Amino acid sequence: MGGIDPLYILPEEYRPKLIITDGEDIPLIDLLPITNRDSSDPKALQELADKVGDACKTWGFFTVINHGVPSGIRKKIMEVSRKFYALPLEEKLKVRRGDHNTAGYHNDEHSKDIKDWKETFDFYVNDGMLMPASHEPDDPEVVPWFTPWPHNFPEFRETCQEYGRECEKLFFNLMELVSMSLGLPPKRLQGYFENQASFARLNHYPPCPNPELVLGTGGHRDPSALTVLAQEDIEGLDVQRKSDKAWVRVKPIPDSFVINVGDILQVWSNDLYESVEHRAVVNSEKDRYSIPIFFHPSHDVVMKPVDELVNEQNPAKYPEYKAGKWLNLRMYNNYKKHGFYMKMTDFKIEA
Ligand SMILES: O=C(O)CCC(=O)C(=O)O
Ligand SMILES: [Fe+2]
Repeated sequence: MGGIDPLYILPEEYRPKLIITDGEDIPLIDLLPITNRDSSDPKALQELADKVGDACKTWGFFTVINHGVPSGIRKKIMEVSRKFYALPLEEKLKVRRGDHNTAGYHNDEHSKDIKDWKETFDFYVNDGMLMPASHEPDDPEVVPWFTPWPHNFPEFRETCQEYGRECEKLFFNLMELVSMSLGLPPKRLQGYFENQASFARLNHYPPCPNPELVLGTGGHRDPSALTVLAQEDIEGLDVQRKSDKAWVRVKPIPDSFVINVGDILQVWSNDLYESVEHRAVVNSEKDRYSIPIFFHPSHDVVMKPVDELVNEQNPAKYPEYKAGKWLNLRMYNNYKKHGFYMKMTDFKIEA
């Protein structure tokens, strides 16, 4: 990436300093009772759901082990990600994302209106799913969205697709636990993902000569229901602690996944669980790779607080919004530099 282009340099208040390093970390949750559900009793499942609920409420983030995703496929996707990023730029640009189809390679994301120090490749978990043709609320057109896969690299495509399928099983287990934690039937939210618009992102953060002036991924909240993130042993993910807004560095635990609440779950739970601000820092020596999957409902799902969770005392805090339009709007805004950063709370109904 060469010397530092001013486009990357953050205003003072957003620079990555003031990290809490007192050993505190986000909750660690062992998913064995659900990944091994045939030999678990229902009480163990409910206890697990309660732990997930507590973590969603207090942090909006947690780490999971015994999650059921085979370590082989995870190693393999990290390997093909490295191979992809080692290709010449002109090769990567052949699968550049388009204006209306957000998958593919890009190196111009603006998380908080400032350029991120990273390059990414996005792919759809359910390739070819229907999405709104534009973010405009009155435009009814829907079109299939496809991932532009690199030619002559079948191993890349196959590995990415298999990884998506394996993580999907983990995601559905997590959604069951989340539903139970909210007092809902375990499969209450599952139908919303029938034609899911979920996408995975291979993040590559190259070393930066001035890591204190930039962010790999600027502070943001995820537009998903839940995000499932794999990182390796090079740390870099910071989460904003809800109690005092301090940044806490998430310590990598081998073979674990970091899970976080996204905007959609914030709306479904009517703010009981919140989508929390997080960011990724870079360093001056080592390349860092991470892979989040943003699990997102089908485009035509009407996002609103779940009926069973609202009543006269606790009215809906959000208006209805189509899930596909929300994603389209967020993606459209993330890649432009135009003076504001969009959050779900901007849509809140005034109390
Ligand atoms: O790289 C990381 O650890 C976090 C990336 C992230 O938050 C994102 O891509 O949405
Ligand atoms: Fe994120």
